[in-house]
Amino acid sequence: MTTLSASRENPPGGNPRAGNTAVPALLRGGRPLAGALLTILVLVAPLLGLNDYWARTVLLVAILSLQVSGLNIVLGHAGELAVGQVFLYAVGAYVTGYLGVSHGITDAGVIVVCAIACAVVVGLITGIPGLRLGGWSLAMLTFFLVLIIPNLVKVLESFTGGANGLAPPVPTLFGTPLGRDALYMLIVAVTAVWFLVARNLILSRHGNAFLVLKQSPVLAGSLGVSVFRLKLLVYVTGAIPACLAGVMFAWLDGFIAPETFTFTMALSILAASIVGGSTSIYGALAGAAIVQLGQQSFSSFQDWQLLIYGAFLLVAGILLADGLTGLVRGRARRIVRRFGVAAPAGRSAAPADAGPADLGALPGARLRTKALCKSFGGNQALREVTVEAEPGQVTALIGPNASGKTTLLNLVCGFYRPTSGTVELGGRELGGQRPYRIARAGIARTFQTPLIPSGMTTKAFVATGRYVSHRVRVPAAVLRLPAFRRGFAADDAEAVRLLGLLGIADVADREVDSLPLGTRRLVEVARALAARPAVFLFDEVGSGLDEGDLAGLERAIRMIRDAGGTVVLVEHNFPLVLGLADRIHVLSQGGLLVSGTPAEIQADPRVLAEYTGSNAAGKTIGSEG
Ligand SMILES: Nc1ncnc2c1ncn2[C@@H]1O[C@H](COP(=O)(O)OP(=O)(O)OP(=O)(O)O)[C@@H](O)[C@H]1O
Repeated sequence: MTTLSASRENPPGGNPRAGNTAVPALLRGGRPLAGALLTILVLVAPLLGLNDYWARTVLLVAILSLQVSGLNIVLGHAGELAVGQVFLYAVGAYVTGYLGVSHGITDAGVIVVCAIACAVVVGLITGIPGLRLGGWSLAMLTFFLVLIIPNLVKVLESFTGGANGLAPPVPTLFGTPLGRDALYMLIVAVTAVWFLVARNLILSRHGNAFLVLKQSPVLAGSLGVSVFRLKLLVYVTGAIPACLAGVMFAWLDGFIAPETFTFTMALSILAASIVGGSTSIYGALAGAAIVQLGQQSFSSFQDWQLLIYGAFLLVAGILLADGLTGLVRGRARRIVRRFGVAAPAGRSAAPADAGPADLGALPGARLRTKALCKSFGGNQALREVTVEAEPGQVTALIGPNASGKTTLLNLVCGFYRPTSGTVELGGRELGGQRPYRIARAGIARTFQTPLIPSGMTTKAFVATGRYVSHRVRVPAAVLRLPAFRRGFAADDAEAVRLLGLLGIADVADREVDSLPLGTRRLVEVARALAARPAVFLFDEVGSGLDEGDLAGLERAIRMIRDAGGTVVLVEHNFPLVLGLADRIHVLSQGGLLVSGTPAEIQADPRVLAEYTGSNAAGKTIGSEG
């Protein structure tokens, strides 16, 4: 096995998503030493003679980058459009002003803690309805939040000072008022700490779960992840830096007025996110620097800013899909490929002697559908289907196109609700449960079109199968506690081991979305295996696989069966089905045509007639070529 060497390549605390080259790892935040050196340099810059103008510019970039970082987490990493950073920025600023002016609280530590608490509360209050309603609701709601800032400031005049604004007192640290240099260092330090937190979160299994969510909430649900809770976690996390930015701004300017928090600011945050690269951790800094310097460099910028941002968003959206960092990363990859530093792309053979012992016992359970029906409007996709799949067996579900096979899997997984009928797992009815609960009950699946996120290595994707079953809490990931390190090492080792059992250990460090279709299907099998479920639903997992891949797949399915797992195989590849299945159910036009052993099904003229539409006496399935 290659687990030890793999762990050395990406040690815990390093970059679990590192690609197969050093350069992309650097651009993704995989080199903390470089970040630490840069931070120290910026931190001590005033002592090296940084003048007031540039010191203020650095702080404005830091403040904008915090807001952009919040947007990047929500939009770039998790795919949720939420444009309310300006609202949270205003909350942070007014909390600072209110605590200072009304209560005389100036301690920087206390204010930061209060601002984080407010970010969480506001995030929950606005996020829960926005996310519950689904669709564009969150985008609309957060857009609305930005628009109502002036009205809210007016209504809450006794707290906000209304149109007259608020002038928060100079912040203090341990009772000492902060002078120019000390305030500069504090703002840079808070920004640096936030980026460290963001990096640790993104480069953890939680960050990988965000990417899964971005790719497909269906995939996230099938991994046992509560999509709503994960979206809420992402949204609240993104609220924190925006609120902190407001605190920093209040300290820097010493005056807060409603005119600061405009829709144009929301556009500038979006522009900085796009130009820096919304999927990059440090792209927020690059994007903020470009937008801030652009604003300062052109005296007439204020008059033209809406037009400029509009044109900029249009052009950057078309030309810079992943921002400047994406551009640089792409170039770096090309250079690395050209000079042959990339990991080899060859295929390793699955160990020929691999068996169920390598997998360990699986907790198989009987899956049973009872008179299951599903209608889509007038289209009855499934009619009274009663089938069973036993542990330690491969149960195949075959039938011509549109006969209802995938619909049945979707009903079992909870993606569709049955019109009538029930699904039982181990004698317990699953009816009406959400997909993530069904996944947690022990059902894992692959998809007809593999759902593969971008931006992570194959082994990291396989390890997402363990996200729920082997929990590591967010604080442990952010603080890189031993629980995170142990979890990461175990995830890594198990993912590489499972890929090895399927004969594709060599792709463990490749970017998973760069793999060919056949390999993706095998990777999905490994991901399902990582969850160690009772039931495996494989939806056309053999299609598009070459001979080598098919052999690996067959061996894996036999291993799962022999280890006690319940396998349901939806497949058009008859030789594969006949070779693997213990029992076959044939669906036709949404109904169950016949069930039997492979020999019985092969000999049944009704089955051949169903496939060929002809009178098939004397022929058998699989013999017709
Ligand atoms: N979400 C949906 N909305 C409307 N109709 C649907 C939906 N999902 C499936 N159907 C319909 O249900 C029927 C069965 O489709 P299903 O995908 O289950 O067939 P299948 O046997 O898996 O086909 P294939 O082998 O081509 O994948 C089809 O008529 C299909 O159009």
